[in-house]
Amino acid sequence: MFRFEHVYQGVLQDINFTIEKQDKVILFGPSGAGKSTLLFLLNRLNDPEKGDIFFNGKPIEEHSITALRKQVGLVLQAPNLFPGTVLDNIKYGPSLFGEWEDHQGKKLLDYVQLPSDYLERDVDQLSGGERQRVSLARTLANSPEVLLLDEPTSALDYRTAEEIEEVLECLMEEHQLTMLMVTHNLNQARRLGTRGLFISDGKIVEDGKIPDMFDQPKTEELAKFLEQ
Ligand SMILES: Nc1ncnc2c1ncn2[C@@H]1O[C@H](COP(=O)(O)OP(=O)(O)OP(=O)(O)O)[C@@H](O)[C@H]1O
Repeated sequence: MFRFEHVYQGVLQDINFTIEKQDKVILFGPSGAGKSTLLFLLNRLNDPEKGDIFFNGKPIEEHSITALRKQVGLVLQAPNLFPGTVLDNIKYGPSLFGEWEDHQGKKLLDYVQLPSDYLERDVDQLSGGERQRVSLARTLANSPEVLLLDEPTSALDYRTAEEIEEVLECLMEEHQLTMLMVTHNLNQARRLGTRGLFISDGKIVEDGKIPDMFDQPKTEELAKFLEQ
């Protein structure tokens, strides 16, 4: 689905890996390692300075940006919802393509476990967890193939974070999505991920199965990181 060949961008140095359809990948590593930078390359919020990225077999820059961002949805730590109602937010993407139908609203809120009367709510009145659910619903409205998640629960309290995790787990299963998630929460990584990319100083130090790489790290660098 994604292939990186000798990619350099900012802190990232010679990044090489392939992500297959329906992989559930956790990007983790020390602060400033380049995790968000790497994630942003996947929906062209950044472009490589050097090297090639392929999406579905075609160089990423040959996909139109709108089509790419429809297929590759991004959910951030702090959801940047537009002013207006929940409905305004979730219909925005499909409306751009003339694809919105009103019956979709209830279904999308069902996916993220919010009641349908939330459609008319002003987003200013939502809690942090509800905002993150709306942000997920807005991304799902585009029927993406890939979900990029940049610390999606780190701004939430423990209980709300667990609820969002459950929503994510159901979504991955139901929509057969490919996932790349940045998280500092290694328990969350164990619960949601099947493959880990450990990044340090702009390099992929280990690429392996979860939980094996947490239980038996192959490098001293990962072992030290896990001890912290
Ligand atoms: N827009 C930018 N312009 C210049 N430097 C940047 C920019 N964005 C990030 N950087 C730098 O690139 C490096 C990697 O940042 P990045 O946000 O990718 O790290 P990260 O691994 O996601 O860190 P964290 O876990 O703290 O979010 C950092 O040194 C950061 O200061």
